[in-house]
Amino acid sequence: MAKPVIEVRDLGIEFFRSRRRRMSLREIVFKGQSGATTETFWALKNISFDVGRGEAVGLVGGNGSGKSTLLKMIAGVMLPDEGYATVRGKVAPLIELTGGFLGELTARENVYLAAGLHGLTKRQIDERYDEIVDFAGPQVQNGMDMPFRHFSSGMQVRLAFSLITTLDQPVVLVDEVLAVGDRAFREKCYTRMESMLEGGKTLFLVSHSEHDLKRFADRGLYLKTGTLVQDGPILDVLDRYHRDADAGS
Ligand SMILES: Nc1ncnc2c1ncn2[C@@H]1O[C@H](COP(=O)(O)OP(=O)(O)OP(=O)(O)O)[C@@H](O)[C@H]1O
Repeated sequence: MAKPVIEVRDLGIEFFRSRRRRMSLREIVFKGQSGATTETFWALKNISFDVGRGEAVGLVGGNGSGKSTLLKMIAGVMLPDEGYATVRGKVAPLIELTGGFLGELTARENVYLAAGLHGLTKRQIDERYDEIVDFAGPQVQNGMDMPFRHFSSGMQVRLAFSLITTLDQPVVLVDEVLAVGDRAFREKCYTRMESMLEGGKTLFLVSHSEHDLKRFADRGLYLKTGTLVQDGPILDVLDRYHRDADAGS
């Protein structure tokens, strides 16, 4: 049997809460404490699942349930404290609005830097440059020599999506970022995502949009305060998620 493209086993990550607690005047005067606690919590715990080649998985869960953190660990930009997330093949992650671009560099420099970090040679980037910029649209095209920080959030996500999906990596991770693009661009992105799926790519999508999840994902993973509570057909997962939301849990 073919090995899974994404293999996650017993994965967990612990964060500091860095909460400041209220202090009495007595404590401040006599103990001189800053009030910062070192309390920690598990943002994800005991997460295990496999994703096969060509699967489209939607990650569902309320705010703060751990969706973005899980995606970052699959992308390899954050390391777990327990267990592991292994990806067979390269990953194209669109997990932050800026796509990891640097604000002080021009948009053009960022394309070369980011594509280079994903393993493309200068010549390969030269060949794909026009395609990347054309897909991102005329506003982006006209601003390629501007510092990236001057791009609007919509322009940033246009360029990042265009670049990431042009890299042609077998695994594509998309966080909520597409919501920033305007309607016309979102439709263009959806069409591209559909053709990537037809081409056999593996898609991992985080979204609060039921419409998007139903359109792209066959399978759903439901995270609830850092625990994977359901892994099954997307319609069943959405059903349970909505029932929980209606019940206020
Ligand atoms: N670097 C960090 N340090 C401390 N806590 C963090 C860090 N990153 C995330 N968290 C916390 O971990 C939990 C999960 O966050 P995460 O961003 O993964 O949730 P999410 O499901 O993507 O939420 P949303 O739907 O609101 O985007 C939250 O309680 C968040 O505050």
